[in-house]
Amino acid sequence: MGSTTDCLFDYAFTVYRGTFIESILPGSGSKPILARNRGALWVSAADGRIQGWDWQASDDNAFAELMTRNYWVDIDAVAAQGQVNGHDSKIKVKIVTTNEEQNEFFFPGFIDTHIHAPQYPNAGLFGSSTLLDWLETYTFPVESRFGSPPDSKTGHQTSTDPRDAPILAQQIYDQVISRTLSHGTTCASYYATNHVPATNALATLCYIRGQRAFIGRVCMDNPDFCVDYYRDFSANDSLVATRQTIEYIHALDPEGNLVKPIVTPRFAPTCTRPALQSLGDLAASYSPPLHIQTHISENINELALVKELFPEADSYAAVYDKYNLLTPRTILAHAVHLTADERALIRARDSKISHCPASNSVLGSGICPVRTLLDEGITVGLGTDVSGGYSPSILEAARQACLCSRLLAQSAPWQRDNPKDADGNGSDGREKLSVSESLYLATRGGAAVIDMARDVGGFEMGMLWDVQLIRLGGVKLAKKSPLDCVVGDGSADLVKAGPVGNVDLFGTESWEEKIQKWVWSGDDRNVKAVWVGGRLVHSRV
Ligand SMILES: O=c1[nH]c(=O)c2nc[nH]c2[nH]1
Repeated sequence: MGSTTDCLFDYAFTVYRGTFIESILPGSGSKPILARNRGALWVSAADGRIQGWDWQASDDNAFAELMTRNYWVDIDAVAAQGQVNGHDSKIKVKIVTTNEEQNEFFFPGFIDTHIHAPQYPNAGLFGSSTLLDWLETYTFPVESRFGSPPDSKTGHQTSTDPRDAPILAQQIYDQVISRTLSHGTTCASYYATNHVPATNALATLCYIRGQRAFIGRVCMDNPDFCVDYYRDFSANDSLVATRQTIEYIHALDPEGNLVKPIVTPRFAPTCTRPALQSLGDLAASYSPPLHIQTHISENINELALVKELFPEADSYAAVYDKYNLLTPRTILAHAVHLTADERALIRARDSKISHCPASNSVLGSGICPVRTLLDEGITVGLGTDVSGGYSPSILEAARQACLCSRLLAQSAPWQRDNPKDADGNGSDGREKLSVSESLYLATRGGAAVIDMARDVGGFEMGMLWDVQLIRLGGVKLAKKSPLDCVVGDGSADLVKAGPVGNVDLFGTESWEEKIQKWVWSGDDRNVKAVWVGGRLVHSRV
C-alpha cells in the first residue's frame, strides 16, 4: 500500500487505488448486497468529498492514462525525486494504493448510532444484572465521577469549560475515541453524562481527534427514579445545562462539519414531564431541528415502570410522541419489545432505531425483531451500546446482529407471529440477517439513522471520505506438508506465518467469502487506516 501518512506538500486530490467494497441496496424492496469495484477514486483535499472514479483504471497502464488525461502528478513521487517544483502545469495528487496480496480493500467507515462514552471503563463489567439494577449498580456510579467540583460560592456547577472536567474523565473520553477509531468507527452518536464541562470535553476531543460525532448531555431530573448523587435538580436545570452544551458545540464547530449536539433525555423514567416537554421544544426551536436520542422498550421491567410513571400514555412510544420527541431526527435505542402500534407510530414519525444486539444479550433484555422493523419500513442502524455492550466495535455489533437474528426463531413471540418452515416448525428463516445486511446496517443504515444518508456510508459522488482500509493479510502456506516438518517447529504453521488478526485465508476463498470471514472473525487488527472527511485519523503499521 502507498503511504497513509499526511503529505508535506499541498495537493488537490487524494487518489485511492485498488479494491473498493461496500454494501448497497440494488433497488427499492430488495435486500442489501455487497458491491466490489477495482480501479481509482479521487477525493478533494478541499472538502474531503468524493469527486469521481474510474473503474476502468484497474491496471497500471489504465491508471497511468488516467493520470495523464487529468494532468495529475504524484506529489510523493516527485518529492522523492526532489522535483516538487517545475510541475506548475500539473495538478498535484497524493496516491494511496491497496496491497492486493495482503487482501486490502477500502470499506465505508462504521457508524455507531448508540454509545455511552463515560461507561467505557465498565466495558465487560455487568455480572448477571439486568437493565434497572445494572443502571444503579454499575452505571450511575461510573457516570457520576465525570462531575467537576461545584462553585464554592453558589454550590452549583457553573463552568462550561472542558478543562474543568476531571482529568480522568478527559482521559477516558480520549481513550474511547482512540478505541472506536481503531475499530473503524468514523462517526458515533455519544451519550455523555449530565456534567457540562465533561460533555464539552468529549465534544472538543472528537473535534481535535477528527471523529465525526453527535454529543449528548444526558438529562435526568426525575427524583423518583434517579439517584440523588447523580441527577439534574429540576427540569429547568436540565434545560439550561443542555443549552450550555449546545452553545458550546455550536461555537466549537459552527457549520457542524464534524461535531453536532444531540438532545438527550436519557429515557422516560429518568425525566419529568416538564423536562420531556422542554427538551422536545428545545430541539424543535433550531433550524434544522436538532437531533434527539433516547432509549425505548429495552427491558420488560422498564416497560412496567414506564406504565406506572406515565399512566396517561397509551404506550412507551406515545410518551415520547406526546412531547414531540419522535421526529425524523430521533434515534431510539433498543426497541426490543415494541408493539405493532408503537412500530406504526415510529414509522409514521420517521424516527430511527439503533439496534444494540450485544447489549440486549448481555443484559438479558431480549432479541430485537430486526426483520420486522425492516419489513415495516423502519430505518435501522447498529449501536455498540457500550457498556451495556461489552465491545466498542461495530464489526462485533454486525456479527452479533447476524447471530441474534438466528436466535430469534427460537423465541415464542416470533414463532407465534411468523410463518413456519416447510415442516410447520419454528420459522421459515426470513428472520436471519445476512453479512451484507448487517454491514449495510453498520454503514448506510447508520448513515440514514443520523440523517446523513447522502453524506456518508458508501462510495457515491459527493459523499465524504469517511472510510476504513481493511487488511485481511496474505496467504502464506508453507510449501511442504506439516507431516514432513519437525514436530512442533512451526515451519508450516499458518498462525505463526503471520496472518493479520484471526482471519486465516487459504487462497481458496471468493471475495465474498473473504468478507464473510472478516465479519465473523475480524477485529481492529484488520483496520489498517481510517479517514474522516478525507483526513487520516488512525493508522496501524
Ligand atoms: O442500555 C442502556 N444503557 C443506559 O445507559 C441506559 N439508560 C437508560 N436505559 C439504558 N439502557
